Amino acid sequence: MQIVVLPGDGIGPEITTATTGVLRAASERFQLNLRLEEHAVGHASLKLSGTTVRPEMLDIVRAADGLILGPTATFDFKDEARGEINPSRYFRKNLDLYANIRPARTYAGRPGRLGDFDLVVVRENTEGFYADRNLEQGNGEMLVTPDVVISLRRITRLCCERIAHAACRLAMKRQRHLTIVHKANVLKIGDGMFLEICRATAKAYPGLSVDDILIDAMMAHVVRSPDRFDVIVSTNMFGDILSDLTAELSGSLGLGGSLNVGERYAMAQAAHGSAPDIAGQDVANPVSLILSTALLLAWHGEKTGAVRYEEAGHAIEAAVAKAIGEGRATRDVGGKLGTIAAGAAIAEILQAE
Ligand SMILES: NC(=O)C1=CN([C@@H]2O[C@H](COP(=O)(O)OP(=O)(O)OC[C@H]3O[C@@H](n4cnc5c(N)ncnc54)[C@H](O)[C@@H]3O)[C@@H](O)[C@H]2O)C=CC1
Ligand SMILES: CC(C)CC(=O)C(=O)O
Repeated sequence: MQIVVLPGDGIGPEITTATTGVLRAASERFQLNLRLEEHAVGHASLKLSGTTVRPEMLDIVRAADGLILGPTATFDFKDEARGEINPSRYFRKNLDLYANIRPARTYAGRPGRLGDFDLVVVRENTEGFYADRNLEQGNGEMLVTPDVVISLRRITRLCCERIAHAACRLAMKRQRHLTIVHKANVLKIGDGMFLEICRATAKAYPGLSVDDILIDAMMAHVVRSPDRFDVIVSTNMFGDILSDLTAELSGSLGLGGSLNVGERYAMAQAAHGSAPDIAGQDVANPVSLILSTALLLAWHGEKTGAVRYEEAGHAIEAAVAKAIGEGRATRDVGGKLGTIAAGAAIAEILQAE
């Protein structure tokens, strides 16, 4: 399996180093023959080649079997004409990675802030408020006058249908419960359509129970009783915000892994950003990117039928759970290890099993 690795900004290089260590251990144990190909992205790429993402990266990624994208300092990237492209958006859009799968769970020995739970947020990843600045291709922000900005949000039947199916398929493999999160009381047309399509789609999945909750009330419900949720589906921005909350409720934003998936490609990516406040200190939790990578291996296994990749993904998840349970983890989840040592502990557990 050929994997392109783009370390990114801030804590990106640190958590990527820890992650590739775990990947090498998994490759050895499960004989995966992983080939990792590293390239610059974000500020490092801007310095080297005048753009945060070199155009040839797209072909490089398309020719590979998977992509690991570290967090990037997207807030710094304001002007595409100066090469300041948002790498997340670039790959999500150009590879049509329409589903962002963001699991959050607590770990034995380290309960979450509010008791144990195990859920997955399925976030629509290609439209909503984040789609594109170019109105012809989607939506975005428009400066109407120097004092007035209009931010548009695109919701389409196609994107609602495909994210609804992705969420239903996942729920059928889990506890068979789907919660649709929306704001259809205010965004009556857009979220109204999203809600209606999700409900209609779910009817095609026998035994799947469905409910729906308004995004504002959801903030209370998920804090009050996160254990009542299984798979949660939402539009792009709501899913983005909600999944940071569920990661933090599980113990730390640094546990938030995610897989961006389309029909052909997948990109592992931590749910959080480049964390400049802790960058370069060897304190960031690498588990977010390690779990994202475990999802990537499992996805590849499912897609190609090579079961050992799925086994490797599950073994990485189990090794993460063991390391956290034993306190061999970073300080945000109660441990004392640095980023690199926390990754090494997971790699060691993986090799010893
Ligand atoms: N996918 C991406 O590349 C994303 C990039 N960003 C960008 O990241 C930059 C920083 O954004 P912030 O608002 O600071 O959000 P952030 O998600 O980077 O950090 C929020 C808080 O969580 C902590 N945190 C994040 N990851 C952690 C980890 N692995 N271990 C322990 N603690 C962790 C940080 O120290 C900080 O206190 C901005 O430029 C933003 O645009 C933000 C979100 C996603
Ligand atoms: C980096 C941005 C595109 C924000 C985002 O979508 C994310 O946090 O995943």
